[in-house]
Amino acid sequence: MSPRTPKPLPPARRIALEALSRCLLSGLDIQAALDTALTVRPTDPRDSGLATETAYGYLRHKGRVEHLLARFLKDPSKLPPKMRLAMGVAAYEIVFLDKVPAYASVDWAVEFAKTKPDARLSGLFNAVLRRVAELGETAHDPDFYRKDASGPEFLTRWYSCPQWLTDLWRRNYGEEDARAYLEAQLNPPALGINLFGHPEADELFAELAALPEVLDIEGMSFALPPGTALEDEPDPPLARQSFAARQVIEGLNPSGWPGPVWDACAGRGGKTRILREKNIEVLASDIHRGRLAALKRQLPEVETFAADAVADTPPRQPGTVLLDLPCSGLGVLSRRPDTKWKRSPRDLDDLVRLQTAILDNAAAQVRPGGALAIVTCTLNPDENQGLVRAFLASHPGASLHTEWTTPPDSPLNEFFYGALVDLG
Ligand SMILES: C[S@@+](CC[C@H](N)C(=O)[O-])C[C@H]1O[C@@H](n2cnc3c(N)ncnc32)[C@H](O)[C@@H]1O
Repeated sequence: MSPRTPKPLPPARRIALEALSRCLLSGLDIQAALDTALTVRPTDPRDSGLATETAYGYLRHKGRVEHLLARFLKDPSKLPPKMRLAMGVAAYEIVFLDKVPAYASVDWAVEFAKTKPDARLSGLFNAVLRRVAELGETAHDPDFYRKDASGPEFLTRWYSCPQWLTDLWRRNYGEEDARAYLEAQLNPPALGINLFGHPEADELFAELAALPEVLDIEGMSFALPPGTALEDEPDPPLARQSFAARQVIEGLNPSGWPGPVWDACAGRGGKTRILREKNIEVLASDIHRGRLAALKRQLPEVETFAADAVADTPPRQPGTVLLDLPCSGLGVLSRRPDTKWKRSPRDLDDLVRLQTAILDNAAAQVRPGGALAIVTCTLNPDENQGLVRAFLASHPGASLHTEWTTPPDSPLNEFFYGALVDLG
């Protein structure tokens, strides 16, 4: 009898595995990896939806899933990385995706294992994933993860976070706030939508404002509950916009900033858009030309130029420099859950050095009486309060005007820090 040819992977799993492998094994951002995997072949919207949900959900819960698998595998590190990933994704589905029956997840993973050179692994996949399925509700019981664990080890397992990060948060923010941050990063972020520039903004505003599920409104920005999905990506001039990012800018009262504003790390223009909505004059630059091109598509009237904020001078002298700094992103893990598996404590020091150099150059460009508006999306005091305190210590004329942080109990699941510094 000839051996049966293994069944091909169902499309949603093929896309999720391709994207996760590029993200975790080759370093691509998860959204870029998914976009690439989804554009290679035409995909049914239900499959792309399931692939996206699986990829993000797996990244959020990877630590918890790996702990489960380690209970049933002698040495998980002996599995080839792609096999380990496939077993993890199937286990994630079994534990977290109610709409997928466990036998379907075991089935595709076993068939996948059969396509690999060491086809004996399919027996191992079958045995381990069946044991995971047998756990049922136990897989959601915190006590299961407490077994043989110290307090910090338990947090690492349950909240699916590397221990250096749980330690950093407990040490700096205390037990209660650290738990709030750990809980938030396990969930999706709130959906933020901004209407600025839309020809039918007034009608859309009235429609959105009437929705009972709206969490918050600020100017032309709306926050909808975490996990709210959009049928299609909004086209310009409608834009997705982190509502927590909007709050930090509002917290620094941009209408009072001396103008014009140089948005020196403008990226795709998320913050530029908020300033333009308030009719503030902005010069926007970034080191990344592709991002600036995207900004120009969204906000064609804004003056843009490529510039390295560590060294370059803008074409006109600004009254304020907005520095939405490159940072470790530890405050937006709900939106970019791959970050927690890619960052290391060493990156944090390198980032503080880069941020310090950007602040120093920006301060030298501002006209007398001007200001720096500093923003990060991280939960690391060295990149937030520590960075600003060190800047104030080395610039005797400068003083702290306002400081703002997202409250730990925010329903948005994203955390930003901001400071407005008067340069004197
Ligand atoms: C947090 S993101 C900015 C997000 C953007 N302001 C928004 O609201 O959409 C940080 C930006 O800093 C840029 N960046 C990193 N290093 C830089 C440098 N040396 N000079 C200028 N921009 C830099 C990155 O390309 C990235 O777009």
